[in-house]
Amino acid sequence: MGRRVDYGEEMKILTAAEMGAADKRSVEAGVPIGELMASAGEAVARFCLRQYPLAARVMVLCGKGNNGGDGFVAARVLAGEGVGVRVLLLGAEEDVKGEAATALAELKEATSDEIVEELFEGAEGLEEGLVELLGEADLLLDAVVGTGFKPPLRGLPLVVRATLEAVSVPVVAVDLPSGWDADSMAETVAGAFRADAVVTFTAPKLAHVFGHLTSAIFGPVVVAEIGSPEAAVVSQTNLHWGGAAKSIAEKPRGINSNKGKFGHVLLVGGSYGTSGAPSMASLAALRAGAGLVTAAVPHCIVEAVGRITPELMVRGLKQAPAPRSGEDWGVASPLNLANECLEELMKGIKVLAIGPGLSQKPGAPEFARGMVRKTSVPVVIDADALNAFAGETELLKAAAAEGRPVVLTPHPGEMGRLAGLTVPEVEADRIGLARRFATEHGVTLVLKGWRTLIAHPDGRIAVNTTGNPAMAKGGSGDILTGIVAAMVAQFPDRVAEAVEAAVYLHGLAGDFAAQAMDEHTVLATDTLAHLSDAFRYRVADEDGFVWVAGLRPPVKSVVE
Ligand SMILES: NC(=O)C1=CN([C@@H]2O[C@H](COP(=O)(O)OP(=O)(O)OC[C@H]3O[C@@H](n4cnc5c(N)ncnc54)[C@H](O)[C@@H]3O)[C@@H](O)[C@H]2O)[C@@H](O)CC1
Ligand SMILES: [K+]
Repeated sequence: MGRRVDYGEEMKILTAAEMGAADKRSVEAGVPIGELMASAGEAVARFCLRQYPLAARVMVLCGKGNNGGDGFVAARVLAGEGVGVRVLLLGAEEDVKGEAATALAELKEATSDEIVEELFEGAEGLEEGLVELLGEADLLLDAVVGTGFKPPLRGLPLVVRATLEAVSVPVVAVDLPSGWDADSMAETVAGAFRADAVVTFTAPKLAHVFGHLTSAIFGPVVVAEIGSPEAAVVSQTNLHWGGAAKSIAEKPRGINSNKGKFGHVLLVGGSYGTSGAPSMASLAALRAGAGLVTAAVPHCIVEAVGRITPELMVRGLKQAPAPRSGEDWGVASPLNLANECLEELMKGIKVLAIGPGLSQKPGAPEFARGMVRKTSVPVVIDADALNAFAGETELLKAAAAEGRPVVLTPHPGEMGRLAGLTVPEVEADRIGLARRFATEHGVTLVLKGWRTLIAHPDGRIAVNTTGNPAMAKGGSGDILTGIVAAMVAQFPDRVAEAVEAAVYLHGLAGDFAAQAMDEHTVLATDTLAHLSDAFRYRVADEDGFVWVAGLRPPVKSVVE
């Protein structure tokens, strides 16, 4: 095994071509393909031994290319561990070339000639025979095609895919589920092999991270280090894996600590009828470790917000009258921007988080813009406060130009309003748009959704790999805002990592909640109830696998 990858490290996300280039550079740097293949196959075998310790009969499905080569190595290692292994080669042995041929020869030398069976297209009774063969196994390894696959799937692999559907044996995919385009970011992938877990190598490819197939896989998607030198791994899309920043969440609080060390968050938001949003955001800020949290909300909801938890301090904001009727409609007024009010409000505050439940009624947007303009602390802008800057994003740029962190947390609708685009336009180029907006305005942009992106002012983009559809519910965003604010308050000098860690922890807490409950029934506040699990979770495991997706499930028994 090569260098152990730890979750505290950066991990790049690659296209298939970039992975090919990485392999080429690795070879140039003196690491031969055969060595990479040996490490890859060994990693797959180790993964199987650990995740499926009771699998006594393992069937390895191998293609004729290097993906199949990984399969031959895995088969040899598993056999060496006493596992009953059979290899089904999709084609003739004589068509296996290069390093894969070497791996095949080594397999046969270490075991026996009978271990490998050749399959041929059109052979009589092929499908029925395959269903029977596959059904006898405790575990299947899919080493049919990997990054060398060009869609659509043809020939024998097509037959094998169909027979896989007819048996219920778990499948571990080598590098990628066969038939899965490594560069696909598509919502649905027609024609890929089914898989229960995936072991990929060196770095996740786009499909491992963005491909919606990931969410359909029960087991984990892990990355194994196989010895590619770090300098060989280059990502032109400049994407990295957001989980890396979790290390800061694990930083213990110093023994000689006091609440002053962990920052005072001011959460500004709420309006008549939306006391829940600032309440949840404030509670989340407390739970995520802020030293102190004050919520500033319109007077009419002070009591309601205060009830969320006694640790929260609450202040009342003056309320704006409706323009024509003069009726008090329970939204924050620009009168709160008067110097003496603001001074009082901002005393000791380390981070301002503004927006949850604020309302877009006249008065509130002006108040939000004024708060950002007239304060000097790091600011987290969400929800209606983001809408207040639609068409006026120059003001955000000006705030960031003062040298203080400006963090925006839009969902695609809010992003669209900010950037003057429709939601489909936002979704069509999330990466490009997030990068442009963040660099042009000098802000940290958290573009929420499936695989939330964190775009930094310098153009770097982290992709979050936690979270699930249980979180697609009202209140999720408010909770995230609170966690982001708390992390920035605790790590004011490491804002980029603080924001990435916040997004990561929030999604992970949601993953724990969905596991403990059901993805239909989880509420945003249930997510918060699992934040401790998220803080305590360690991604890198003792075997050096790095988990791209999927909570580490209990080691699974396949022989009930
Ligand atoms: N290049 C390297 O340095 C390393 C590559 N490794 C493995 O090698 C894989 C890539 O190997 P290759 O480039 O040989 O390619 P693959 O083995 O992924 O695919 C090539 C094989 O797939 C078949 N194929 C391609 N498209 C198909 C289609 N549409 N329908 C049916 N069959 C199709 C080809 O006929 C050929 O037999 C990786 O996924 C990884 O598993 C690892 O061994 C580590 C080192
Ligand atoms: K595969």
